Amino acid sequence: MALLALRGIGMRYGAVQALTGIDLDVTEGEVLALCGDNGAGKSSLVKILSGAQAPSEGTLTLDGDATRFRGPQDALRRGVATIYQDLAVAPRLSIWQNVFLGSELTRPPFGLLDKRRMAEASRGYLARLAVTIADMDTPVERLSGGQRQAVAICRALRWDARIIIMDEPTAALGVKETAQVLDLIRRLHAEGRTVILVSHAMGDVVAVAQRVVVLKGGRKVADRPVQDSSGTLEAAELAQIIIRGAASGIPLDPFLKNRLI
Ligand SMILES: Nc1ncnc2c1ncn2[C@@H]1O[C@H](COP(=O)(O)OP(=O)(O)OP(=O)(O)O)[C@@H](O)[C@H]1O
Repeated sequence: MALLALRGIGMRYGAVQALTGIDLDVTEGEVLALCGDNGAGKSSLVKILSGAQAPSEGTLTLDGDATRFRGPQDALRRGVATIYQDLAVAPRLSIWQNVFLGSELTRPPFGLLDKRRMAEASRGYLARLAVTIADMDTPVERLSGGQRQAVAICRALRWDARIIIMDEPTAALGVKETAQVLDLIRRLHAEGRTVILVSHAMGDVVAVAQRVVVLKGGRKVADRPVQDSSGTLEAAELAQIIIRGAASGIPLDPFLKNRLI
């Protein structure tokens, strides 16, 4: 049974039909990449999955139960955490404050913040991702881009999120930090978490995802494993699917291939 299942999802903004008839099964423990060109409908779908907006049509099933998220916090409580590239962390706050934002630990009898326990637990979450940072009081704005993503993921782990949606997590990062973030995704996968990766970076997608879903003009035009009996999906082939709208079987355009690999 799919952990999360969408059936006939549609999204309209006035006269704009942003999504039409989206059926999607998300299997527990997979890294699923959501791809598509600008305006394909990825953000609209992420907003629906994250509880930020309700679909105009269709149903969403979580663990077999028909579900309507009342907002992002409701989705988070039910195990779906979304990490937006720019809004992932509060830059001025420390690592532990970010990890425990909205779910702070307190100490009896006066309910004072239990800073030490939160700092220790934050270190523990980071260790699960194989990330070491010396001082948990460090404001997140002083961390590298890869470390910030790690802190944002720790917040999702704090909520014990089963599904972690990452929106363009490597878009603003250099080569080394991108590699770090891909490693974070692999570690989440190894922990059995489900990751939905929204990305324009096709190399990243084929490096970490097991399955790719491509949207075009608000419709799902491809849904296939990265690895199947015919081999591994290449970044250039994925680019062609995104541009043309479906696996065409046409040999790779050499121009595209040279530019994308
Ligand atoms: N709030 C809105 N009001 C009106 N139209 C919208 C709104 N949000 C999105 N759209 C339209 O819906 C379509 C899908 O947009 P969406 O942002 O979901 O695509 P996307 O794949 O995330 O694109 P990008 O990669 O550029 O963010 C586009 O035509 C867009 O202009």
